[in-house]
Amino acid sequence: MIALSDVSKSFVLHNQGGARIPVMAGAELAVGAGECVALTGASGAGKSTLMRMIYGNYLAATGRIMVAGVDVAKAEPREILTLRRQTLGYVSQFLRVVPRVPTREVVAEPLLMTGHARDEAMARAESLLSRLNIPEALWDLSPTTFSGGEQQRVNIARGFAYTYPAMLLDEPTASLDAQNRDTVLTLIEEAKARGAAILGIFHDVEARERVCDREVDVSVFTPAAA
Ligand SMILES: Nc1ncnc2c1ncn2[C@@H]1O[C@H](COP(=O)(O)OP(=O)(O)OP(=O)(O)O)[C@@H](O)[C@H]1O
Repeated sequence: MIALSDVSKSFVLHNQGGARIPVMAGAELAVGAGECVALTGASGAGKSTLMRMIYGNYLAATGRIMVAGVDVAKAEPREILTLRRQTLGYVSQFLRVVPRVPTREVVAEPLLMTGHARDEAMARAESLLSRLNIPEALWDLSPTTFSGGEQQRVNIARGFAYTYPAMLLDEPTASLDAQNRDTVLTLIEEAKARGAAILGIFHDVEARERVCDREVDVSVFTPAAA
């Protein structure tokens, strides 16, 4: 589902005389359906950079980044947007809040955008919001004013609303209490059970051990000169 071969990346610092910093070379990685793979490696090793290249936020210098048959390294922006809507989910700790959109709609949106019936989308949104302990009194309000933890849980509900075949998770359990953390890990297990290919960054070792099948240490892809 997700397969990388010979991926490399350098950053060019235009405000520092065009200095070129190689951060990754020869990255290889494969994540199959129903599998969860953790990216590991010290801070600065390139975990986030790799995830951003797979999501199409950063352009790879070389190599192939195949996600469900699409090479993200070469795809047109429109193809990447379609891939993000239908195939590749991304869940970070942070919600990008759109003012005035009620929480229930924020969570249901990925389902509505993929043609699901409104009743079905709302029912799924409500089920996720209650599993993640967002009080019902908040469902019709915009999450703009919610606490950091509430926004994080709304974002997770949104990320798991649609059944993406592939998912990128960036520290999905960071700063959650034990009960909500357990719910998120259960959501990951459910996604694996329905065949999702999942790649994630988990600093939480216990979480990683519970849901991940394998680890890939990205520091082996750090160029010697970097
Ligand atoms: N936009 C950017 N411009 C320049 N350098 C960058 C940029 N993004 C990342 N880097 C550099 O690339 C390297 C890898 O960073 P990255 O954020 O991918 O590491 P990480 O493994 O995710 O670290 P952490 O665990 O601390 O989040 C670092 O040396 C970082 O300084």
